Amino acid sequence: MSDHTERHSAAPTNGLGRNRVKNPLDSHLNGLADALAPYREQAGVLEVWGAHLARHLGAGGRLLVAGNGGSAAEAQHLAAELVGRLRDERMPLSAIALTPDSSAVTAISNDYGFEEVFARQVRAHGRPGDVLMVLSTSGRSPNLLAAVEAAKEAGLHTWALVGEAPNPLADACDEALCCPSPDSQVVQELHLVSVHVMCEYLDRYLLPFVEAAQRKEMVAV
Ligand SMILES: O=C(CO)[C@@H](O)[C@H](O)[C@H](O)[C@H](O)COP(=O)(O)O
Ligand SMILES: [Zn+2]
Repeated sequence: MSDHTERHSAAPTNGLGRNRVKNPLDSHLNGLADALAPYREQAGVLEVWGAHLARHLGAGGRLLVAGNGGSAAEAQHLAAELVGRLRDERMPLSAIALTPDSSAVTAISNDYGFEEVFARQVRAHGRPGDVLMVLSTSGRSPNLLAAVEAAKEAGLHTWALVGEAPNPLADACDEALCCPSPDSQVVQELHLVSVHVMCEYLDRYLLPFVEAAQRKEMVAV
């Protein structure tokens, strides 16, 4: 057994319950594997969210989505799945990530402070009935908490995709999926799974919702 694969069952923990093996690959995969079963128990909300978005976005509504760092990339990833497509051809859906516009991000941060960077965009783009989704591993980023506050004032639904409960964002939002790992990287990976699964559900529900809405319009004419 090489140094890399040598097992250290009695080694001191790194705080993440990862004291079973020494090398980063096994350590990371063990952390991910440990989180999967408890994640699965909580991930049923993804079908509810996917169906909600199918109905709302299919009728011309909007999703706003925000996060910091790796979660900013995830927010943009989600918006791209919706404005573009996941797999099968479908109508473009309105989803705006609040992170990629460097002019807006720098102007708002410079003029109002970084805490306002998402909140001001929520006030600008959000309409009653829209959804704000925030992604955070800690669940305590002040700019996301401010965005949730602004969204509530503007009549948006607020959803949190976060790390372990309890955390302030999960408490502040209408609904939350708390990914159960003490490791923020594992949480980010479960967030990506969540984004993809939610989009799968959205695609499954979109056509029936759009067809039902069209039938209603025909009856009304
Ligand atoms: O991707 C990573 C760590 O994996 C970092 O960029 C991380 O996203 C940043 O430190 C964020 O600022 C953390 O914010 P949050 O997830 O606690 O809201
Ligand atoms: Zn990361």
